[in-house]
Amino acid sequence: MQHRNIAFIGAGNMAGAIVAGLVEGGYPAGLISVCAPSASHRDALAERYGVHSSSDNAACAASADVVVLAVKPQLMAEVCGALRSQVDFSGKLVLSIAAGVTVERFCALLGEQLNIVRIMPNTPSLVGKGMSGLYAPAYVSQQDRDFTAALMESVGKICWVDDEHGINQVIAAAGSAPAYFFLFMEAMQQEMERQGFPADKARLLVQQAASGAAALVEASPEVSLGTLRERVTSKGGTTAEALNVMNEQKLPEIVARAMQAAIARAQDMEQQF
Ligand SMILES: NC(=O)C1=CN([C@@H]2O[C@H](COP(=O)(O)OP(=O)(O)OC[C@H]3O[C@@H](n4cnc5c(N)ncnc54)[C@H](OP(=O)(O)O)[C@@H]3O)[C@@H](O)[C@H]2O)C=CC1
Ligand SMILES: O=C(O)[C@@H]1CCC=N1
Repeated sequence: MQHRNIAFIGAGNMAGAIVAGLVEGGYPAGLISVCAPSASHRDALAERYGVHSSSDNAACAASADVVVLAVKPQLMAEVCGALRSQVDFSGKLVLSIAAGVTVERFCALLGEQLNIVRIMPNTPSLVGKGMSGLYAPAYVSQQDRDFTAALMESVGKICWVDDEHGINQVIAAAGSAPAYFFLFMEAMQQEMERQGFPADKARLLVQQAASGAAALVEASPEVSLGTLRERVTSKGGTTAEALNVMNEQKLPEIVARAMQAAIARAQDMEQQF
């Protein structure tokens, strides 16, 4: 892929996961800067991955070709306001990974016809297993779309969405989703511990079952998820009993409601931030 100078504004969980995935995947660390007010997170990234670390957002952004906005949505207006007064964004590519901050809002914060792509990544980018949704307004060039796609493909898989609301749907299905699976696995581990298993063995059982299930899904693209489920579920057997409890407790409806709540929150944030 093409290599450009990238400044990450924000060095937290998600920026850190992308930086790690990029460098581990061969992106030149010397072309990456991470900026954050306190030294702890950014210096940890600098030490571990060899990227540059700074507390000066404007200086980093000014010398970069690509500026990745990776602060919390509620801080975005303040951070962009300070950047706008010191940095000329014309000629730069701006990438936002924030939930709930729209292209229209970024144009108001950083300048009309801002050259921006919104990305909705997730933390498995850290291990090259990320899933990112991408949205760009029509005027963004093919070259910048291709660069953004290649950047995020280097830490996982990507999916373009045609309209901006699609980013909120990607949040529900992928951005927030690792936390759903972690909650499920946590609950399983806790039950094994309650039954007397040591924590390390309980975790091993759960993590290997989860990663094996995910690997099987990936290896069987022609088989529906329902069929994979049925192949585990012997008539009159143990799995059927477990799934009965989940269905009685309306697990599918709970999942649907949770995803709808994530989308609704993203829409609220669009009004707030
Ligand atoms: N976490 C996730 O799974 C995902 C997060 N996102 C999005 O990523 C963004 C960041 O989230 P996340 O990484 O979880 O948040 P974190 O709280 O982990 O990181 C936020 C980072 O922003 C830095 N920061 C705070 N103020 C400033 C400032 N004035 N200038 C520069 N940097 C600043 C913090 O600095 P310091 O290190 O000093 O605390 C920290 O490094 C959010 O917009 C979120 O919506 C998107 C997809 C998934
Ligand atoms: O919880 C959040 O708002 C962010 C966006 C997706 C994952 N984390």
